[in-house]
Amino acid sequence: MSNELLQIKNLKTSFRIGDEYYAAVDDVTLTLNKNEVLGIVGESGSGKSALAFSVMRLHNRAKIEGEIRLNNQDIIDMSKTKLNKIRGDDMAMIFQDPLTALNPLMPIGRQIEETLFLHDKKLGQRGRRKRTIELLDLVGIPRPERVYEQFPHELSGGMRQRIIIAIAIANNPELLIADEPTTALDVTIQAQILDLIRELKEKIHAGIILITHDLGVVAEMADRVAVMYAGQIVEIAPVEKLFSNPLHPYTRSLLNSVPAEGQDKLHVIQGVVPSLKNLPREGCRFAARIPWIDSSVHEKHPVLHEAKPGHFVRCTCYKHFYIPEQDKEEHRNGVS
Ligand SMILES: Nc1ncnc2c1ncn2[C@@H]1O[C@H](COP(=O)(O)OP(=O)(O)OP(=O)(O)O)[C@@H](O)[C@H]1O
Repeated sequence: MSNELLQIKNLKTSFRIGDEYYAAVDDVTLTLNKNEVLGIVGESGSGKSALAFSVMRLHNRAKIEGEIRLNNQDIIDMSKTKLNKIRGDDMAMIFQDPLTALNPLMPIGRQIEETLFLHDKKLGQRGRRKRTIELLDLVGIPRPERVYEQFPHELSGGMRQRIIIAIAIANNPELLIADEPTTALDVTIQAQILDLIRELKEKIHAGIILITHDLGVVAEMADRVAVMYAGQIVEIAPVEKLFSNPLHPYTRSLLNSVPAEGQDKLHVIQGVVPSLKNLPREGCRFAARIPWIDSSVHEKHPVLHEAKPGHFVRCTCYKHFYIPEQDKEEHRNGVS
C-alpha cells in the first residue's frame, strides 16, 4: 500500500488583478507521506499560504489548475458537498490567528461539539461532550470542564491556539495543515504549541504541512523541507540534508548563517520577493537577487533536478553560486 497521503502535481493558483490572472503558486509538485511533517519555508509573499489554501480549497476566487489528490481523491474537481465533508474529516487547517478563527459569542465546548456533530451525526450529546473534554485534555488545557463553559475572550492566546488545534484534530484528520501556527503568540507559548503539534503527530499519525518563516522551527519539527520562492519550490530535501548541505542560492540566503562549501564568511542577500504582478515569469526567478552570478549559468526553463538522492533543486545556477568578495568585506565590517 502506498504511503503517500497527498499528491500535488503542477499546481498553479492564480489571482485576478485587473483584467489578468497572476500565478501566486506556479508549477508546484510535491508529495506528503502519512505520518510525515513537511515544512514549507520562504519569505513573505512566496506563496506558502496560497498553496495551503489551494489544498484546503479555501480560495474564493482563485483559478486553480493542476492536480491535488488526498488519498487519491481529486480535490480540485470535488463537489462542494464532498469538500465540506472531507474538510474536517480528512483534512484540517490550523490558522495563524486564533482569535479570528473562533466564534466570540459561543462557549468553547459548543464550538468543538459543532465540529464533531458536523462529521458524526451518530455521536449523541453525551458522547460529544465526553469527546470534547478528551480533546481539551489532549491539547493540554488544564481544567477542561471549566474551559468547556468559557468564551474565547476569557482565555489567553496560547490557550485559544490549543482550542483551534483541538477543533482541527476533532475528527482525526489524516492531513493537518498548520499555517504559521505560532506567529501570533509569544516565544514561550510558541515552544509549547510546537511541542503539542509534535506530540500530536505521534498520537494521531497525521501527515502535517507546517508553514513557517522560522527555520529553527523547521529544523526541529520537520522530516522534509520545501523552500518556496516566488511561487515555486526551489529546493526540497530531508531536513538534515537541507541544513547540512543547502544547494539553492535562495536557501543559502535564507539560512544565511550557513556558509557554502569552502566559504568561511557569512552573507545576507538583499531585496525582497517581488509583488505578485511583478514576479519574474521567465528563467530563474531568483536571478535578479544574485546579479553577480553570470546570467548564462541560469537555466532558461528551470525545473527541479534530483541533485542527490531525495534532494531536489531548481535551476543549475546553484553549482556556480558564490559570495562576492565585496559582500564578505561588508559583512566583516558589520554592514549587511
Ligand atoms: N486573494 C488574493 N488576491 C490577490 N493576490 C493575492 C491573494 N492572496 C495572496 N495574494 C498574493 O499572492 C502572493 C503569495 O501570497 P501568500 O499569502 O501565499 O504568501 P506567503 O508566502 O504565505 O506569505 P506570508 O508568509 O506573508 O503569509 C503575494 O504576492 C500575495 O500578495
